[in-house]
Amino acid sequence: MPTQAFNQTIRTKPVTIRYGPSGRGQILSLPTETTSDPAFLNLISTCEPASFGFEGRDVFDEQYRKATKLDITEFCSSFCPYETGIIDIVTQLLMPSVKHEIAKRPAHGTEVLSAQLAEDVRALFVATENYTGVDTMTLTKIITSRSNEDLLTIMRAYEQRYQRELGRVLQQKLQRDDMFMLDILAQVLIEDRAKQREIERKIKSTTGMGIRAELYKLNVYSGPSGRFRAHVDTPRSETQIGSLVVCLPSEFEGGVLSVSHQGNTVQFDWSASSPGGQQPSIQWAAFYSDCSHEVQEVTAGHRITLTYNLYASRGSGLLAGTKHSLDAINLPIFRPLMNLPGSRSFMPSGGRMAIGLAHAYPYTHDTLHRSMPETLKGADMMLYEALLASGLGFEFIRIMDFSDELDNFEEYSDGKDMDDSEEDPFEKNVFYRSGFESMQVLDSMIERSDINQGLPGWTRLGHVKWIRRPRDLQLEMAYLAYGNEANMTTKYSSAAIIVNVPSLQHRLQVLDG
Ligand SMILES: O=C(O)CCC(=O)C(=O)O
Ligand SMILES: [Fe+2]
Repeated sequence: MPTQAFNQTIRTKPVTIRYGPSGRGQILSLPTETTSDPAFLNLISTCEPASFGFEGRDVFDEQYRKATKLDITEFCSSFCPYETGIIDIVTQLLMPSVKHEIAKRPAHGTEVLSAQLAEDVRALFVATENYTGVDTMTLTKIITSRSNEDLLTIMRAYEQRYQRELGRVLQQKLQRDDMFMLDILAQVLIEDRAKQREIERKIKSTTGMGIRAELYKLNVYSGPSGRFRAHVDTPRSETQIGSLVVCLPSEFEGGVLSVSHQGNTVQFDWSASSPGGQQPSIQWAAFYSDCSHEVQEVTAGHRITLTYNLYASRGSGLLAGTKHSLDAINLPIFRPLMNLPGSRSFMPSGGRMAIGLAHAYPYTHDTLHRSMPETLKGADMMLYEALLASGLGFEFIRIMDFSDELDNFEEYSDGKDMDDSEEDPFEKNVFYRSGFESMQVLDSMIERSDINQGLPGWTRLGHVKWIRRPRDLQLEMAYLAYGNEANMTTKYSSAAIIVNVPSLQHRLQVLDG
């Protein structure tokens, strides 16, 4: 239940409500003297009987709902649920299950091994590295009897401890008849990958979600018998996920809002709010569409609420690259970008242009990299949107400069034409990787690799036309480098977009045809 409905009291400035027919409009400021303020009494008498939806029809039945209302065309209110932060709160509270899932995920390498599993890891190592041959008995015993979850932990621990993959080791050492053990391990990895993907999908689909609140009605429940019996709100569209009720400051008794979900009920009693106090306060509650709710009898006074329909929508700063109201062709960068292909002087023989991102992003972070590219900011977001709309082929890359490491090597030459970049060390010594997938760097990878050939997964970038060099650096890896003495080396990378530019001939053909 706690995740199904929320409520809060907040202090606000007075709420102004304008209502009434054209030329005879009234202004009501709440809180006010509810027994004598003509603007208040007039509002009460201006409201019309409120119906409720029953079997697809609007029905009036005072036994079921005794209330009056104003439609949104009949009034304006200065109250804004965004301004008061209510929508932020509701949005954030909507996703506790996802947050919980992220929090539960152990970061690689931080799992604490039970004694049994640690012993398994050691036993597997001894069984495979045995001078007298592979001890298949032990291998079989462990691999066929442990749960998939344990096997996953064992594999990770094995790799961390011995700097090699258990699967690889077995592949090299097992006889054909024993290969079924590899199948078991492969199955464990496949399952784990599927699980990770599912979590990632969930994170992406929900972290990109915001809430849009649409004002629906102003309701008045008056004593002695105003009420609304238990009901579920009629969804106004597929994306409606709930309702928000905001109780304006006025004096009343009773009128408890009671919200139920799967046998659990919470009650919001807003009658005790102090409308006459120094600072007026607003009470609000938000609940999911599948909650049934009821306004209990108002015994005295007038209970005035604004109701909002809550819709799931794209929002919360994860807008880049998704379809929404931003139209890329109106962005200032779009025209120049689209004019480039027609320009005869711009990269006539085609090639690749690279543009460093203008802002900093935590794309090397274990989990935060997942929000790329949706969290791109400012000029980067505009560029990305414009590129999507332009139809040009592009990808995000991160680049690393290996100038320091390569200093000692012979002049780089891979036989490619380096004409207009011969003098550019930046170009010569830069390696890149596609996308923002995180990678783990093991010391053994560094030891084994010839730095001149790059690192596993990193490729020499080669000749690109830099439109703007990257501005930001993110810590990409830290490892022990062995020279005369071992020392810790840190490497930083930068994010960029690389765009494929067709040759001028090709471009003109496209423009013509
Ligand atoms: O005024 C309230 O507290 C709730 C009103 C309600 O449930 C509705 O209008 O559907
Ligand atoms: Fe309702």
